[in-house]
Amino acid sequence: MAIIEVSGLRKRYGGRPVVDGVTFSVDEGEIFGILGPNGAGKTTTVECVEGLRVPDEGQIRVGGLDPLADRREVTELLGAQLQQSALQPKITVREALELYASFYRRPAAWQPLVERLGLAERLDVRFGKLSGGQQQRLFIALALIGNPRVVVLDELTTGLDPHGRRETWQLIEEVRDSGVTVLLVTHFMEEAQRLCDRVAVIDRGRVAALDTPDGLIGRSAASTVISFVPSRPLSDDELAGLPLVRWDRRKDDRLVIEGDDASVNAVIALLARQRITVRQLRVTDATLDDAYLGLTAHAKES
Ligand SMILES: Nc1ncnc2c1ncn2[C@@H]1O[C@H](COP(=O)(O)OP(=O)(O)OP(=O)(O)O)[C@@H](O)[C@H]1O
Repeated sequence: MAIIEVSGLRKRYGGRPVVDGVTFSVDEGEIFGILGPNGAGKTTTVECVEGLRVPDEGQIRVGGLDPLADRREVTELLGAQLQQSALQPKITVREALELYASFYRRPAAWQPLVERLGLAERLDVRFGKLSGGQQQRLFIALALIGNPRVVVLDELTTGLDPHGRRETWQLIEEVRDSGVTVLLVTHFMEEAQRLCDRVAVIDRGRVAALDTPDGLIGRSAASTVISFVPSRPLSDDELAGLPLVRWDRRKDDRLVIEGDDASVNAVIALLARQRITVRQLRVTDATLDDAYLGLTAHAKES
């Protein structure tokens, strides 16, 4: 059952299309990720879903309702994460929760919510004095306070340290496990791979791919990554003759080659033929990161 349906969404600014025919649907109960380079149109898309921007074309339904025409009902269904600037630094955690609860007809009891999010001890602390991770947890609490069926989280873990990020991932999984659908905009591939049931890669205003993280990895031409430091540099000419998808040179002369099983064998044969020895050889499965780079390769040049 789809809880969000977006079809043929278009939005232009100054005549330039920034969202150019985006179609996807989010099933109830899943974590659906939106990935893409800077400026790809991710925020514009989710803000249209939230009813914060007016599309030029296309249809959006949230729980069967139109975010613009049925604004009040959609607000009850869909919890949106606030922007950092939406909260005054001096407001306390308790005041923010009470204020946002007052916007809803059927707010969640915030006491269990703050317990679950580890904020119970911080109720009288001012927003500006919270750590980055605590601020993000407060944003999750405020997005959930109206008892929504779906929550939109945009770049929630940006700026958090690795511990804070992992803690937040766990919370997002708990939110999903409690029955709330999550629409997650992220720049972090590891985050999308770990959390998302399905991912839409948005590139230059269009959906470049939509699949499960494993599906996207499987679809990419490179299934395997081989990397090593050779005893002498391999030239582009030597590499160009092999069945490889792409390669890249990193610091310390490390060569990173993307390809498949045939590529591994071809590289090993070349090394043997040329009597080149290697250090720090690693052969790993491709990740969502590799698949994403393949899908959005132009973004590096632009
Ligand atoms: N209100 C606006 N007026 C004019 N241009 C806008 C407006 N909002 C967004 N844009 C432009 O539309 C494009 C897409 O922006 P959007 O914020 O949707 O991208 P994004 O994928 O979320 O990027 P990021 O990952 O950098 O947040 C950008 O080039 C941006 O500059």
